[in-house]
Amino acid sequence: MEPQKKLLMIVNPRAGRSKPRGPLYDAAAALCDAGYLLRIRRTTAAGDAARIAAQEGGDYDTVVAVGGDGTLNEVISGIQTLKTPPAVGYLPQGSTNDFAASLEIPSDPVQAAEAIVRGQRRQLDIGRFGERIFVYVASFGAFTRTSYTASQDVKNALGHFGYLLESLRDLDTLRPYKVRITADGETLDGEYLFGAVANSTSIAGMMKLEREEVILDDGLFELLLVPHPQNASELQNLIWALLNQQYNSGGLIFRHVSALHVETDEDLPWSLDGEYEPSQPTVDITNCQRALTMLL
Ligand SMILES: Nc1ncnc2c1ncn2[C@@H]1O[C@H](COP(=O)(O)OP(=O)(O)OP(=O)(O)O)[C@@H](O)[C@H]1O
Repeated sequence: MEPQKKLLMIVNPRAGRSKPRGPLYDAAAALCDAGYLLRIRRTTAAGDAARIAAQEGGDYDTVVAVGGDGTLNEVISGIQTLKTPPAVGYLPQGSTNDFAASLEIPSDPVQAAEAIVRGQRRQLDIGRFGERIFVYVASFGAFTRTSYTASQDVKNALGHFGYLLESLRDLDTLRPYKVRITADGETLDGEYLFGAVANSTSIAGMMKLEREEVILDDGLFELLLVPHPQNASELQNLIWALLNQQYNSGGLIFRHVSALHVETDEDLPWSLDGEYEPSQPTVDITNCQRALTMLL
């Protein structure tokens, strides 16, 4: 008899709206029926998922993150510390699930579990941000504060709408950041309202990139910079380009790049997969091509 495959499920019970637990039970049962020996670990605080993944993930064939993008980030950060990282599955339970949308992972846990059972492996790029890991986006500026200032309760109660509400409040605090970016040798010195380094077709719950533009294992990120408009007509062009998702026009800067060096004299808070990352005067962002194996 073949040895039983071992699966570790790391669950953030606080993620997402107060979702019924029934479908998660059904998903766990489907994984057991498929022959997996299953262990379920629940997090009790931020940081738990990364610690559990790093300490215990090496004993499993598959580690499944159950929660939002923050939980997925922690699980992947944890297993990346292992010599041979196990494959990762994802049962999205968050309020926005940008990355799940990009990967077309079903929000129904049973359907998502079926994808894990099918066991089709897909290699994906992830990002290194200084010492940290991001799975699909590192961003700064407008709309970035949103995902972590929206309290968990607001996010849980209002879901995506909560996000948008907080974004509108953010417009008050819209401000340019003076940043020097070197992206694959090109210098992009300027004042930006927003910047994102991403490997996803969906960013901040509202920006969508064309699937043809975003290849998830090409060793390249998509870099999007929104410059500070200097007059009403520049502003109008920017708004038109953003609303129409024409990221190559209206003064927007859009590139495919593998490594960036970012310098600033300002207090520039970042968001990594929707979680707060404090400002750093300089940071190196690099693409780790095909470093992640996901079951999709
Ligand atoms: N038991 C817990 N109690 C409180 N916070 C937790 C717990 N477990 C994990 N966390 C933290 O909760 C934060 C949010 O988690 P996560 O992103 O998974 O859910 P979400 O915010 O609902 O989803 P999304 O980011 O997709 O909208 C993360 O920073 C995570 O570390």
